[in-house]
Amino acid sequence: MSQGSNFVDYVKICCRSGKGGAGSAHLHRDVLTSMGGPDGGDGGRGGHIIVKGSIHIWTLLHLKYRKHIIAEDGGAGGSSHKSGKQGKDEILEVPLGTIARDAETGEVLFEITKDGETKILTAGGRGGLGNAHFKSPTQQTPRFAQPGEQGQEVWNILELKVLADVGLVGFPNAGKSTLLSVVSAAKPEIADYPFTTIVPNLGIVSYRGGKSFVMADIPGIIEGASQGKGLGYRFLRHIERNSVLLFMVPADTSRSIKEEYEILKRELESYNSELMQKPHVLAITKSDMLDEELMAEMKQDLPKIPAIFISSVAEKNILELKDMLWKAIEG
Ligand SMILES: Nc1nc2c(ncn2[C@@H]2O[C@H](COP(=O)(O)OP(=O)(O)OP(=O)(O)O)[C@@H](O)[C@H]2O)c(=O)[nH]1
Repeated sequence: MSQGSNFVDYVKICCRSGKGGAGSAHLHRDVLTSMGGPDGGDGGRGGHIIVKGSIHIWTLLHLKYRKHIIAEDGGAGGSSHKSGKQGKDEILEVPLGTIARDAETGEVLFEITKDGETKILTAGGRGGLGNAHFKSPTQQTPRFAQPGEQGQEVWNILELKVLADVGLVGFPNAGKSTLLSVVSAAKPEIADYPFTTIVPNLGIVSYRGGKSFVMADIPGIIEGASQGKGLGYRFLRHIERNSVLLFMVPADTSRSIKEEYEILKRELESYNSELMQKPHVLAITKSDMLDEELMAEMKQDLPKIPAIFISSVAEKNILELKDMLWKAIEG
């Protein structure tokens, strides 16, 4: 299966936050007073660069061509204690499951997991204090004020880990895309794009009683994927957090089902052994190709995990599979 070109799960961006506005060194003056006390206002804070989680976004595509993100500088303080205007914050909307890193050190700064959650990626400079703050018994008319703090310029990485409830694990041709197309009836239109165009390998599965869960097809897991061969390595990242792994082995596999499951398991394990702690479910796909006798024979030799024979094409045992997955998710 092909990865949609609109799906971007990694961007490197240069972020420049706003400089703080300078404090004012103004001295009060009116018709009666030619030179009064200090009344210089504070400078405004420079704009932050803020990252905000949104359930309506599934990709980092919109940031791919915005290499430089620049927030506005703060305004200078004015007379009569007037504060400078705050620099406008630059808000970057990102999908849930986005991780921010310092591009230089690779250090994880934070992760966005909730809709509407905001985190400051690059803080704007503080505004300088006006001269009114510096009045003292010995210094009645300070003619100085603080300059604004500089903004920061930093390279950051935003990286998306798809948060799915169920990750599909199987060799090419196992029938992952076909299952996904059968179970995820809902293909809502999001952000002007048909859902499936953005992330063709992610689907919302509607379940009994209005419940739903997210299923992600992780393409290209091949033998040796954990060593970085093929596409697999990059996409394995997306299942690290999936709560349930659905292993898919086609009924017409040349190996035994148990054997194929073991190979897939080893691949995942060598990538990240924590994946073995997740609940595993096994679907033997394309079971419409089996006769009763063969199926009975295969049932004798299955791995000791919840397993079910399905057919996406004949829509056999699909609801039962959903039940099994739901049980594992609720686990
Ligand atoms: N008979 C039968 N064929 C199926 C079934 N499900 C999928 N297939 C066929 O198996 C082939 C592979 O199916 P896909 O869904 O593309 O498999 P995949 O795992 O997504 O493969 P990749 O995209 O290569 O990772 C296609 O020709 C499907 O038509 C099924 O339930 N029964």
